[in-house]
Amino acid sequence: MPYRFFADPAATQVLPFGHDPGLVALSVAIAVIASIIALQVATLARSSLKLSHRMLSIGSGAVALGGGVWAMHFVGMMAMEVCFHTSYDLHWTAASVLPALLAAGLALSLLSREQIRPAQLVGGGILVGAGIGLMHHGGMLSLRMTPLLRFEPLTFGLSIVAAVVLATFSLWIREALLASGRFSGLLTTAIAGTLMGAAITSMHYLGMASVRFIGVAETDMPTASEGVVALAGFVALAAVIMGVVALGGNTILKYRLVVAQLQSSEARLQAMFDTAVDGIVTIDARGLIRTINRSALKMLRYEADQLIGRNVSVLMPEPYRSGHDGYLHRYRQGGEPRVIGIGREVTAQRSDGTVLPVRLAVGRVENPDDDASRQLFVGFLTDISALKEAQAVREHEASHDALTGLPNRRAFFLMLEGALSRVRRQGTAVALLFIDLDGFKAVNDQHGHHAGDQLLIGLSQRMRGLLRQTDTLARLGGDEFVVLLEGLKNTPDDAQQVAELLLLAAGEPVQADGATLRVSASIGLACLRPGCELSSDELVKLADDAMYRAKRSGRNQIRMAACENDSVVLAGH
Ligand SMILES: Nc1nc2c(ncn2[C@@H]2O[C@H](COP(=O)(O)OP(=O)(O)OP(=O)(O)O)[C@@H](O)[C@H]2O)c(=O)[nH]1
Repeated sequence: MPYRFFADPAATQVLPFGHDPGLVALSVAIAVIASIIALQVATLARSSLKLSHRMLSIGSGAVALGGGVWAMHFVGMMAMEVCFHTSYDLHWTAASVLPALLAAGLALSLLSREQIRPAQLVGGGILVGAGIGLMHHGGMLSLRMTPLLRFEPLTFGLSIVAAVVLATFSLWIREALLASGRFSGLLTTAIAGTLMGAAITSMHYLGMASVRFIGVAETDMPTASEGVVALAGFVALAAVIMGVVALGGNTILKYRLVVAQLQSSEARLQAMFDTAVDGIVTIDARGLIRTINRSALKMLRYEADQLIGRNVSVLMPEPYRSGHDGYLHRYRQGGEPRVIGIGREVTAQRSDGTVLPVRLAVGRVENPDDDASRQLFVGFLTDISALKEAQAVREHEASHDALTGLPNRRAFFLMLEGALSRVRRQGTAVALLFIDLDGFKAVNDQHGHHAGDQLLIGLSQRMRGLLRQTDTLARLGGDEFVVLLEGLKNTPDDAQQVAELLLLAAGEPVQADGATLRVSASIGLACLRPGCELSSDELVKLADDAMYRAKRSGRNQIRMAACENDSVVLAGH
């Protein structure tokens, strides 16, 4: 009789066959376990950075999955209950492992990708389905028996379609579950693995549905074979052990990789910590210093062992030091730290008690267990004393005269504005003296510019020495000075007295560059009493005009302008 693949529909000698439920259940269990292990290995392979590690994971996972699929199929065959004697051709049986391994390898390499494109999914499904189908039918061909083996065409065709659909489903299901975000990673793997195992088992039993045995039933069949059950158990155990070994190996590999990555990231952090120009301090929730880098130690003039384990408040001057513990306590009671992520300028205290301005930024180290008592904070300190000094110098230069160090025109007018608003608010009087030196040009001409400078410095120091701390002496430019007197009890008499003192002082000689330098001063005096509305410019102009009258009257004298009850009275005409 020529070999025919499909059964003749008219054949009447189709022999019935069934399956042992226990062994069927065992075959399902093998497929499910192998699938779960394979998915877990694919997850590990996915996170492997090195290609060699990835290949190793995929290879070992393919052996576990392929072995599992094959074992499932083998046990499925053992589960078959027929009414004729069967045996298996060893070579065909062994050869049927190959397509299983190839299909599993392909499945694993797809599953270990970050994303599977639809075309890859369908292509992969066809190839994996074909691989498993090939294994199944290769396994069937290893069957040795008297009846003929035939397939029912429609069920056979359906089983092929089902194999491809189920293989595609197996490749897709985990991705779909992960995307739904419904389950944790492990639960997703367990559910997807169970469904994948069920799909693999279904491929086998759907394939079996198309099988037809044509022949004569044999009568001397043993009822049950303990040997079959033992062999099935052995194959199942071997498959599971293979899977567990693959998973264990991959987990160890992953663990070693994670440890190596952790060590290298720690080394990187340590290098950054050690070489950072900024100071870096880590403190715990109790405020105790856990780590401190070299820059911070240098900045704060401490040795590491003097600070590790001590409260960070030791680095703060009072009153911040006393307030710090309370602040941390409130934070531990559930309060929100106010300083996190905000850069602030604060004052730090060195070991010798001196202080320095620093810029402080505090970060919270993310704590996986969300336990506030195990919280760590990291503070970044930048020494800004040089910056502050430069800023102070710039501010001083902008408001002071470079030669005499006195407030300049700009600063004087700001002070005058303040004084005038105090006149309006507090009802006190102010007096303004406008001083211009007489004969200063001649000093420059005779003794040189440097000597002239020395005279300006000497006279400004002398005048400053005669004034109260609250009075203002400013240089407007050249040989022009102004004096602002506040809080005078008797204006203009008190102001007149001060002007006379300054007039005498200006006339006193100054020694400079080996010469005795002598000038005099012309002073204009303007007083502003409450109720007299004058702007700062107007008041200065009054005093300036009075000074010119002093010049015109022969120099070395004082002339007065006064403003009383809104009517300006110019004295000294
Ligand atoms: N050494 C020196 N001289 C200056 C400075 N600023 C201005 N001068 C000079 O000071 C002189 C001021 O001129 P005047 O006020 O006309 O000279 P004066 O001889 O005092 O004349 P009167 O005010 O009319 O008495 C000018 O020669 C300027 O060049 C300075 O910072 N240093």
